Amino acid sequence: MSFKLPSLPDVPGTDPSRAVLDSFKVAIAKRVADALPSLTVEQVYQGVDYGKKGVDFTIALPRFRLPGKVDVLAKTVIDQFQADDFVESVTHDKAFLHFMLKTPSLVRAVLTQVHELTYDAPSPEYGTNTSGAGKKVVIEYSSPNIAKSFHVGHLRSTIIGAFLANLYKACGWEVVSMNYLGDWGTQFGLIAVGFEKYGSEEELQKDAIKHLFDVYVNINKDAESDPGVKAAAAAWFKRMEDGDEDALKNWRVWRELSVKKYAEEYERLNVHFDVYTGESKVGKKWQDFALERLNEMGLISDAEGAKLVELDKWKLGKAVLRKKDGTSIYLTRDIGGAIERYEQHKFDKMLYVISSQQDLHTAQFIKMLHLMEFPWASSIEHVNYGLVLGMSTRKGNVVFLEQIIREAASVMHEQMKKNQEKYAAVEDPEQTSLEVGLAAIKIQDMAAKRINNYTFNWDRMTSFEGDTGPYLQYAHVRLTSLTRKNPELLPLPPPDQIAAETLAERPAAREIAFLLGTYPDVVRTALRTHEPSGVVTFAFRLAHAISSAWETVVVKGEKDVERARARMWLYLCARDVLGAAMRLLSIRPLERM
Ligand SMILES: NC(=[NH2+])NCCC[C@H](N)C(=O)O
Repeated sequence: MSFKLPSLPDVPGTDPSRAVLDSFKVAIAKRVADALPSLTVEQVYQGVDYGKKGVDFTIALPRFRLPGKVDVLAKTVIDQFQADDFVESVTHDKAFLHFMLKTPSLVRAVLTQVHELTYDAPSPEYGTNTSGAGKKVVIEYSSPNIAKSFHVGHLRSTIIGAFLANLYKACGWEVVSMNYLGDWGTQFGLIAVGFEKYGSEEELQKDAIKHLFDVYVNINKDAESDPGVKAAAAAWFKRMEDGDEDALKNWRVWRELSVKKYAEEYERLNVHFDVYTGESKVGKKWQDFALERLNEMGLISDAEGAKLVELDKWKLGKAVLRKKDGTSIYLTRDIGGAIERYEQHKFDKMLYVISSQQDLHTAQFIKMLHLMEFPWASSIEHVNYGLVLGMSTRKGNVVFLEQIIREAASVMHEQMKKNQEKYAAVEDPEQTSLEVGLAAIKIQDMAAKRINNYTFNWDRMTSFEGDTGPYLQYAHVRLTSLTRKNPELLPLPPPDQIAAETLAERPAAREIAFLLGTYPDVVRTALRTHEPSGVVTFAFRLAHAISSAWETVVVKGEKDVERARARMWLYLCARDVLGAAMRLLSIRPLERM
């Protein structure tokens, strides 16, 4: 960094070159360790937490379990305290030590780092880290069923999974993102039978996903009243499993057309997959192997020809692993699929982003992988999430991803039209309303802890007021417009020639700088918890801090050019970090709206 802070001890796990607040935290830890010599800097560092409102950092002394009274210890630290370039002051409240950082160095250090890691790096890097360097993660998400509806559960998996893929990349991991399609199973026998009766080549070419769904719905109805249909479907699927080319021909076309259609929709959602695989791709070999191994372990029983695995001992019940006619099922394919993924990718970690409705299913196959003593079984994690209630379009129930995307764009479009003046200034209302609408859906989905259920609410999520996606997009657009509105201040001089110390005059500016400094920690925490909500909360805190700064930290109308430029710099750094957080959440930040 072109701006140098005094040197400090090197604490493992810190990386001041990417997270400059680490330096400030180490400085605090050093102070405390100097005053309380029975503690090392490393030990204290672990206890330096972000403070509540109005406090930068806090240490809860009791966590160190030192002999003696905590308020005496606190007083020892305070008595020895001398302000320096990092730390301005310390106070105590019973057992808590509260620290304030030195504003001018805080502001300059953070903004310089944001700037350098945004513009002096090959691609913007502020907030990223290298903790995953050399490691590989397979992340499976979305995984809809071809010819069945794409329900909101799949949408959540898609949104959360895309976030996780971005997050792991940002933390230096090699990421293999994977879509495991439900493209196999008895229902494809059913559709094949149905296609002979209801299928149309033309409809199929037009919209494969929709047409196959219609065929499925129709033939399902028939099957309810006519047991012959079910039997025919089962027989057809058996032929598919046996690799009968005639039985597979149509299915191949359906799969290909569906994948193509999905890929287009994912593109609009700003979601990407390295691999489109699916249940159909899982080979027999490992499924047979699993059955054998579990049988040797005495865990398999026979139920009228079907094979059951007994997992009661682990409170995971019983489950069918193979049907009477020898065909495989969902659970067995997951076992085989996991083994194949390890064979192919030799991952260090594998995540399954699947609804909590499948907690049992997921726990069962992971347990079986453990029982089969695959050492990598402990590198598998189920990232689960709660239900979405009440999602429908104004025309009725949502069945397809396409409907969700279209509805988001159209609801948003109407919302934007309400402000005629602004609306008139939007260049491409179609595209803009789509992006804002998608931000609305994504933010609503990721705003709370994953495991919580939430109720889908078009009105609330598309509002420009409150903590919504549109509000974030608006905050970003407003920051972007600064450069258009103040061309006379540009280009800004290099960081070390910007009068950053003038920003210290304004608490609102300091608040923004501090928040920007916390972003690398926001990313680290998200990696640990697999929770997007922390990133969403950060984005809103930042957007709120910016919105309350506009009045006191003015750019246009500030006569002193040096001050105006410093403020512009602050806002542009804020724009870059807000944009980075939005991109991490798979949202495309808008420049105009
Ligand atoms: N490996 C897995 N089981 N992934 C989840 C697949 C989800 C499944 N296709 C469904 O829609 O219910």
